[in-house]
Amino acid sequence: MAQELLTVAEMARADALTIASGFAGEHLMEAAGWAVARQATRILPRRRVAILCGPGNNGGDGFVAARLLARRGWPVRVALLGERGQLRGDAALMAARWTGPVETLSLRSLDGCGGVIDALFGAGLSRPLNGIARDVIEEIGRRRLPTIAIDVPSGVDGDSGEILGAAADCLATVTFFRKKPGHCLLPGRLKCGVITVADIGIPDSVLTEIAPKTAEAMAVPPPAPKVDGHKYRRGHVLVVAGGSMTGAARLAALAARRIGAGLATIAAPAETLASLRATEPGTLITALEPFELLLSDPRRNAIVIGPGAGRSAETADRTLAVLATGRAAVLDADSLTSFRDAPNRLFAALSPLAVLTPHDGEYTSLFGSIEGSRLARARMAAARSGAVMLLKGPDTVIAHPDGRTRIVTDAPPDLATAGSGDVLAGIIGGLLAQGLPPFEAAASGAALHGRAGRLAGRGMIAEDMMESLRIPSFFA
Ligand SMILES: NC(=O)C1=CN([C@@H]2O[C@H](COP(=O)(O)OP(=O)(O)OC[C@H]3O[C@@H](n4cnc5c(N)ncnc54)[C@H](OP(=O)(O)O)[C@@H]3O)[C@@H](O)[C@H]2O)[C@@H](O)CC1
Ligand SMILES: [K+]
Repeated sequence: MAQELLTVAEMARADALTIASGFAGEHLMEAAGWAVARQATRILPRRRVAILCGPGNNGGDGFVAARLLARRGWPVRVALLGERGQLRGDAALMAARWTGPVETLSLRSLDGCGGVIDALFGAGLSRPLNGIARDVIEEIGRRRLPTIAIDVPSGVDGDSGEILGAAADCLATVTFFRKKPGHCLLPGRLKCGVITVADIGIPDSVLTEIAPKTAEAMAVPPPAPKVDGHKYRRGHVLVVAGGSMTGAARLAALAARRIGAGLATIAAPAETLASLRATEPGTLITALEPFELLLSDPRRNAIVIGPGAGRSAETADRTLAVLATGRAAVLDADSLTSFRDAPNRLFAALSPLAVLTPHDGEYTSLFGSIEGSRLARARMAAARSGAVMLLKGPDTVIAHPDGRTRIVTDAPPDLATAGSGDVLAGIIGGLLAQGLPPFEAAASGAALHGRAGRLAGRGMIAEDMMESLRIPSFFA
């Protein structure tokens, strides 16, 4: 099951639905503050804690945490941004239940403190931090104070992960019910530290009504081979290679086989066939031309084109021919950049049967600007092109033209190495060949690729991921 991610608006709706069902908002806030206090007792040094409360409900959670910590005998120092009399609703109630002193937020609020609870702004952040709020957040960094963020580090936009003004580098973040996209997207994710998701009484049943479209990408094991099956039932991946960089096609074909495709064929120009045949004996090698003949065998049910294909008019034409077969396809690298001067020619031929896997550079060559979060960009590109979009990066996003999105949260930075993208294209091709729908193949493929990289460990190269896919527990 994919772990849903709720936007700020969806989270407010979850809150409202829960309250409408008879669960009082104050109980949600008590539970939220309790989860924060508990995390503080676990990970903060047992020294005075500065609890920085903002003017909304995030601040209300802070007042609860202050009361519960003080009750346990922890020294706390509570500072408020704004006037106490301006607090509303549950936040005002929780401020009233706090009977200790409340000072006006200033840089001195951090004096004598060995830790911070950041309760300035959460889901209600509406503009960049400025004034004393920003000064204090920056001072936390200068003093290197271990900090726990309530819901999100103040300044991190819950929907986009963008930093509005400033945000502290937190040791931990305690959020509620479900994570938000901003916890998974860069740069916000890097500010959160260890994220815990606390159950505060919102029932899972609210999700039926909210129907969130975004989730974390989950690594789903490929279908188990059938006892009465044969290799063609496990699918046949065709990798269309170019004249140079045949290693890219080899990596893609190997990954497709390792992920469970029954067969993989590399189609390559005549002059490269002999050298390719001297490599992996289990990968089939065939001539690229005549291209129509190559595509005429319907058993080659998933096609990977782009890795090492070369940027050219020929690659563009071959890509269009691949799409015209109506088979599932992965379009990577040169099969994308070959359309840099005429992206609409590509878009006109695309459907959700195609998975496009651009990195930022390839993305720019098709869609122009790289403004906005990776989530927003992937969503826009999927809608514009009509295909499944996998926008590669440290926070890879997969988007379907119908608005569904998945974010990869478990990919190590070691994946930024030569050939890694070819392995990803091969994994997705292998999953497509085994019958997974393109959006699911892309999301699961990216998550499996991340897991393979993590298992390969520091110092890994693309080839090592093949070994990860061999570990018996990999698909467990
Ligand atoms: N949903 C749930 O289920 C639950 C949610 N809970 C908690 O509620 C939190 C959301 O609360 P919230 O909606 O009151 O918003 P919050 O983040 O406190 O800030 C709003 C205030 O800040 C102000 N403001 C904004 N930006 C600013 C800036 N840059 N500089 C200065 N001011 C700025 C803004 O002003 P305005 O934009 O109105 O002018 C408004 O006054 C959520 O994160 C979680 O912790 C839990 O209690 C349990 C259940
Ligand atoms: K916060």
